[in-house]
Amino acid sequence: MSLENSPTVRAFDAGQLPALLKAPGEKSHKYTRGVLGVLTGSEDYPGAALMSVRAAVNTGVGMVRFVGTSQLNFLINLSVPEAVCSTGDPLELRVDAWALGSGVSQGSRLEHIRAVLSTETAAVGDAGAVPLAAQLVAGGRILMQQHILTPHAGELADFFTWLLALAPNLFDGAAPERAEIEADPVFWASQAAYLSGATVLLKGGVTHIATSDGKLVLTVESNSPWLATAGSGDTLTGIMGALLAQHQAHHTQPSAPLIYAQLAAAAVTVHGLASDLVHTPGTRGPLPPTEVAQRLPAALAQLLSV
Ligand SMILES: NC(=O)C1=CN([C@@H]2O[C@H](COP(=O)(O)OP(=O)(O)OC[C@H]3O[C@@H](n4cnc5c(N)ncnc54)[C@H](OP(=O)(O)O)[C@@H]3O)[C@@H](O)[C@H]2O)[C@@H](O)CC1
Ligand SMILES: Nc1ncnc2c1ncn2[C@@H]1O[C@H](COP(=O)(O)OP(=O)(O)O)[C@@H](O)[C@H]1O
Repeated sequence: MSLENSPTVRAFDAGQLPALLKAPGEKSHKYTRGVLGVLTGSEDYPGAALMSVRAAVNTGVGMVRFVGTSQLNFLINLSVPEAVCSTGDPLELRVDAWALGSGVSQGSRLEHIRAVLSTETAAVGDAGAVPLAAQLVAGGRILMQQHILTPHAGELADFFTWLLALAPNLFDGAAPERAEIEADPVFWASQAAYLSGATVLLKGGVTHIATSDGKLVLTVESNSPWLATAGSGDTLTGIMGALLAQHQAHHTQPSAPLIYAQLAAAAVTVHGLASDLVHTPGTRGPLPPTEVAQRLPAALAQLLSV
């Protein structure tokens, strides 16, 4: 099984950003502004939790509910006191969307992510969530357009390796190497979307976002290459989770596949705009992810004032 026709490829139109972002109104309260559940970070990678949660809070969601171990929760409470922390079963929490997987590579947190990805609740699935998505798809589960997977090329290669190891009949061909994915990102992102049913955002210098039916790929290519640094992806997970939760809080039914691809592209664009605000206009230089996250409120304010 594979996608027969090449997808249409289109650059994301940043003019659509104001319509995709939700500013609060007089009657808003935190629960109408979107509640984002966050299941990122681990004892090995606590920084990924801190960066994704900080980014989500600074993107302006109504509430971040972080699910961690007591050690991770302690760190989050110290560094991002806005986030509400808990241990226990994530399925018992009322959230509009999830941010999953950054900095989670093993252990019981993966089982929690698997449980969340098995529901229809909207979710951004990064890093450790990507092979889990492949395992679920190989087991017969179809993901949905409101599930947004965000692999880099290495993680997308792992996705296909898992998929074809567990369900060789799902795809007509061999699992690609990382270099093959980098050579044809449109093809591989759209195949992954078509096979999984999820929206697939392939990270890189140019971001390629395939709609869940595999028919369209949106591109974003304006971001500074200085974003190529560890922790940028964790930050993007938080931004995207926040935009997704805000959207879902206003929509009880899943929106069209294009909307989720546009939300993902909006997150990449907001990330780029915040990074542009780190330096004097017209100049470029190092972009430590925590510095970028600090500019998110200014970036959002700029976009919402248009
Ligand atoms: N403070 C924190 O908590 C932070 C936590 N973080 C978290 O860390 C986790 C791991 O991140 P990661 O994406 O790099 O995954 P990892 O499995 O290591 O590699 C996967 C791919 O990379 C490649 N590769 C590796 N080394 C290479 C090299 N030297 N030169 C070239 N290629 C190399 C390798 O390719 P291969 O060579 O195997 O083909 C493979 O495809 C992730 O969950 C993230 O959220 C970070 O965001 C930062 C801060
Ligand atoms: N050359 C580049 N130009 C612009 N952005 C880039 C470039 N390379 C990587 N990025 C961005 O940096 C981030 C890297 O994500 P990822 O590899 O998952 O990092 P990590 O897991 O270490 O946080 C992504 O948001 C990606 O789009």
